[in-house]
Amino acid sequence: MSSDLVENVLVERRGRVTLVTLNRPEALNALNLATMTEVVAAVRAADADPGVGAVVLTGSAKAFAAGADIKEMASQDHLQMYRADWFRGWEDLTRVRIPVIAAVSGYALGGGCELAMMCDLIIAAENAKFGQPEINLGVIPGMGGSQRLTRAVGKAKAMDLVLTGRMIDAAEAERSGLVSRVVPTESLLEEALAVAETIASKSKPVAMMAKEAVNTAFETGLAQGVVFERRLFHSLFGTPDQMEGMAAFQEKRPAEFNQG
Ligand SMILES: CC(C)(O)CC(=O)SCCNC(=O)CCNC(=O)[C@H](O)C(C)(C)COP(=O)(O)OP(=O)(O)OC[C@H]1O[C@@H](n2cnc3c(N)ncnc32)[C@H](O)[C@@H]1OP(=O)(O)O
Repeated sequence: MSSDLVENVLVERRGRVTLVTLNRPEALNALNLATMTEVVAAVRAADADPGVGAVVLTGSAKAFAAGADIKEMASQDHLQMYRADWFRGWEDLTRVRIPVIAAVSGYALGGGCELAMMCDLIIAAENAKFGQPEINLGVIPGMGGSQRLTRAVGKAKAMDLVLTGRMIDAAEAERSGLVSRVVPTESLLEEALAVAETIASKSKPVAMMAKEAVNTAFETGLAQGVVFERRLFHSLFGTPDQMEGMAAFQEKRPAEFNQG
């Protein structure tokens, strides 16, 4: 296990998984621009590393992230926001090709909830609290929340959360389809790393294509998405991992996939 502390983020290697931990406890991991740069750089480095098959992004027990850094944003004016295209950098996280898991304990509010939703799946601790409270600050979500939350939980629940600013607990988040699983708070990291390791043990190119196919459902219409999926599926019949996976099934043995 190697580890590297950048200013606001701790990056560790755990087997075939990169663990990225937000590290601004004094501000409940509020997401300032420096944190954005460091998180995106860490996840992109993991994506480029042939030995890494998945990333886990987490925060502290009290807060995954309590939102964008209000103190950093408060004094900006319209033209400064527009010129800097404030928050655009976070979109780079959604372009990485290996699966990224958000392991959420405590608060995931505003930009924190939006950051979790940029990941491919969210595993929540029982103490997790999600919300889009921007309306209480006189703004609306600005890191994709109104779009990704609506796709994840549907219009009714998204309107409720965005218009009232209320928080939901892990159980409601799971019922709503926002999170994949809820686990005991004390075992969150262990569970998230185990899921990540399971994903990393699969064929890496196949996991990347599976991610791309599911994401296409978010971004295109049904007919286009189904054709895209079928074309990816066909292309896998040119890979050793398809041959290995199907041979292993017939020979009643575990498959040994290429993870590079
Ligand atoms: C990205 C967009 C465009 O979508 C917008 C956003 O994300 S806007 C931000 C949305 N988030 C919020 O509105 C949540 C703000 N935080 C809180 O409401 C509370 O901190 C809390 C309910 C999460 C926790 O309350 P409590 O336990 O009482 O802790 P605090 O004393 O409030 O906080 C400790 C410390 O952290 C600082 N803090 C917390 N959140 C932020 C933040 N989003 N930005 C900057 N700083 C934050 C808080 O100010 C405290 O520090 P000190 O002031 O004591 O130095």
